[in-house]
Amino acid sequence: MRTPLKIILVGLPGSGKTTFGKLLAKQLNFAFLDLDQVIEQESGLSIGQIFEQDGEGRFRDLESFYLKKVLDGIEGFVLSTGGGTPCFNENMDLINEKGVSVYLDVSLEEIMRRLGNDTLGKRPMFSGLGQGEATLKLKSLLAERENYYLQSKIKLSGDDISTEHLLSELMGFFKS
Ligand SMILES: Nc1ncnc2c1ncn2[C@@H]1O[C@H](COP(=O)(O)OP(=O)(O)OP(=O)(O)O)[C@@H](O)[C@H]1O
Ligand SMILES: O=C(O)C1=C[C@@H](O)[C@@H](O)[C@H](O)C1
Ligand SMILES: [Mg+2]
Repeated sequence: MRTPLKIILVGLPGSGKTTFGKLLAKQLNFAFLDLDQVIEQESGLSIGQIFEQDGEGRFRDLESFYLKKVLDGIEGFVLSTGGGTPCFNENMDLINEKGVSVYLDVSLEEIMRRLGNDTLGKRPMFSGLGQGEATLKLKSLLAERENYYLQSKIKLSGDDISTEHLLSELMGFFKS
């Protein structure tokens, strides 16, 4: 396929969306956008504050609103979504209608290795959980979310592969 002008990265927290997205955007000379950051900048609140003050439902509404805004805006970007973005409202349909989605498929074991409990515990979805509970939570999130992630146009297996190799694998899809 030709290089798409709107590339949307999906996957679990810690799957490497930010790391890979920045490199991909640099390679293509595109803007790099992070949906969580867009929500924080536009609302003036941190993701944690939104969850605490108004609950997850309000966060999901804001997430869908700003997702649509980004997808309807400028062309030439790589968008890193939140881990839950594809799984709420009609977000995944919208993503696939407006751009090309790429799923970074990374095993739970690898994600736990990368993030560890300190980092996971700081996230609203995992706050207050110990190592064992966080692992179980991540496992149940993957079970709930995988069907959405698998609706992506392109799937890249992210275990044991450097970001540079992931980049050359993806660029292989964009040759023609
Ligand atoms: N290909 C890779 N191999 C090994 N480690 C990686 C790879 N890609 C990212 N990492 C590491 O994994 C951690 C999570 O990566 P990153 O922040 O890019 O994930 P993310 O999907 O953006 O997470 P979040 O959804 O929380 O924003 C970081 O410490 C990063 O350095
Ligand atoms: O996995 C999730 O549901 C989330 C991931 C984060 O990026 C944020 O979008 C938020 O904390 C929810
Ligand atoms: Mg990220």
